Amino acid sequence: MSALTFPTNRPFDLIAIGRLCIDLNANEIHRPMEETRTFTKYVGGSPANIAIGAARLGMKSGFIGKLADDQMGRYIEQYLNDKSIDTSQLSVDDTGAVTGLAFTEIKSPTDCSILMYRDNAADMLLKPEEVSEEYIKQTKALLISGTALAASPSREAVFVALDYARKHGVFVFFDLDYRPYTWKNVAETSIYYQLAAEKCDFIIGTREEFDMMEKFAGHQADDKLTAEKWFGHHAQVVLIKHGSDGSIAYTKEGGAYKGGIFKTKVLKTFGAGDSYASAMIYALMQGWELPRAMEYGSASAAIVISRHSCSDAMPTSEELDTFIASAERGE
Ligand SMILES: Nc1ncnc2c1ncn2[C@@H]1O[C@H](COP(=O)(O)OP(=O)(O)O)[C@@H](O)[C@H]1O
Ligand SMILES: O=C(O)C[C@@H](O)[C@H](O)C(=O)COP(=O)(O)O
Repeated sequence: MSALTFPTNRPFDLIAIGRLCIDLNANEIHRPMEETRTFTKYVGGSPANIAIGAARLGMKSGFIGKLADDQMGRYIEQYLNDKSIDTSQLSVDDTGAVTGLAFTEIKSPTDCSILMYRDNAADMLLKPEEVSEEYIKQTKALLISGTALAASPSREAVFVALDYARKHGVFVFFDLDYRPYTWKNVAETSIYYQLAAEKCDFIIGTREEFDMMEKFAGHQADDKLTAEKWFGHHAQVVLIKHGSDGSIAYTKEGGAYKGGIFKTKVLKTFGAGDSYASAMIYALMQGWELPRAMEYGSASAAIVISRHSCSDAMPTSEELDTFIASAERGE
């Protein structure tokens, strides 16, 4: 396929919308949460991680979201400012909502889990009127993330952002980012995922995430069938991630590209998807062909899963180039 095209002459490369949270990653690894006493605090939330990863690679990034009016909210804003991510479109909650927390348990390199504290999380309170059309028309690409669709008003805020993006020719990436505990039921999840996916140019998710979206599709889980459904709407690329088995991307023109993995010393499994997305988006926006962009994403994932955090661990392009030059490819 030829490289994807993005609008030019816009001040922002990538604007993300959705969740800004805190990750508390267990310091005492290889033991269950019940026995863990100390955690290290990082900025987290899937779209935040992707924006941070993109900024680390030199992209001009911005964020649309809602922060809690608490110490954690202020910490997040300061962190984004330090990383040169534009925070002008972050609003602050005035209802007493809190910052979402993700406590992570690292039992082994293959057995990790996340314990989320998200009752009354401020990020879900972003309102449609807090999304600026003027802001969205200044970016080449918009990243939306599925969790923000789980409830009103952030659901409507994302749909408003999608409408502005379509109106102004902004390229839209959709990371499915399905977190079951934020949703009420399967039908609602599947329907809203589909309504959003119809408006997006590039859809990325794990096989399990696509399975959720296709709950009522009436066909067996099949990557090619999954992809084809979206080419009748706006999608140009559908990418399905398969963990340590790599990934596969289908293009509207009929191409299929398998993405491999890099061997790495896995510390924890989470963060793979966000780092993959950020580096792949960066690479695509440099004008690279899809297979090379997928390789860049997979290298970033291999680096991040060998480190303790997600956001702080995002690599620079120099780190990625050095890694790719010497790393061993997986099966
Ligand atoms: N054990 C692993 N070793 C090397 N790379 C991995 C491993 N697990 C995942 N990756 C890389 O990260 C990408 C995304 O991982 P995946 O687990 O599918 O996403 P998510 O973190 O969103 O669930 C994979 O396509 C692969 O490139
Ligand atoms: O998304 C969250 O709220 C938590 C993340 O910050 C977390 O570290 C994580 O789960 C990363 O997700 P992944 O990249 O999809 O593995």
